[in-house]
Amino acid sequence: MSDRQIPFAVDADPAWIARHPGIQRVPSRELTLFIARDFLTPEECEGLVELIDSSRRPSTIADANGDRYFRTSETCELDGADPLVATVEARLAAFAGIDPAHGEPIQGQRYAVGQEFKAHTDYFDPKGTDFQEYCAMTGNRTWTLMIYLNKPQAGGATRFIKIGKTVQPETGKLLAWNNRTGPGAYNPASLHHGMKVRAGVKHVITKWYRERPWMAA
Ligand SMILES: O=C(O)CCC(=O)C(=O)O
Ligand SMILES: [Fe+2]
Repeated sequence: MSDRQIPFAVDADPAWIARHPGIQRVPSRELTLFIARDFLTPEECEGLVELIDSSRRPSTIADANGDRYFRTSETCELDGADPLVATVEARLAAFAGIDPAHGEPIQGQRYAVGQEFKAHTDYFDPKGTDFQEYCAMTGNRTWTLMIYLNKPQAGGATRFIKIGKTVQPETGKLLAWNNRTGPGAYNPASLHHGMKVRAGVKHVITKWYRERPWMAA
């Protein structure tokens, strides 16, 4: 992928992503979902885990739904000025072909035993109470890029409920999916569940792109 001209744009071109070496496209008519193994090296993953562990705090959700166990993991934002984070940012942008100005800062997530993120979509519900706050400036989320930084001893898979696909965590494995079916149209088939870790610890990073440029307000 590195010696191809990167067609930076507002949205990703699935046909272009599909031509990255070693990429796998999950067969589904409902969801554009790619998997790329060994997207990061074990050393890079370890470095990111250390960054996450040093600044984690409880995760939150938009549109409070009354279930305090809906997302029980911990979260942090990663500092784009950190050289390792900057390297990863650049590789993700080159993968997606999306203008980096549309990216939120990378987030880290950590799940201990019993922690999970129940079934949700990454786009914000346009009818939800928090939509204005999260989306007025930057628009909604378009693509999700997520990387497993380790493989817990048991559990911690990501299950795409509507398309019946479960992805197992593996160190350095990237998942990328399109949360939309077109401009302003959000895809309910992107519903996914970060399942409970049963043994060990799970760390991931997530990179979300927006319809409009991201401005840290
Ligand atoms: O941890 C996972 O497997 C999924 C994480 C996720 O869906 C998210 O952070 O939005
Ligand atoms: Fe998610």
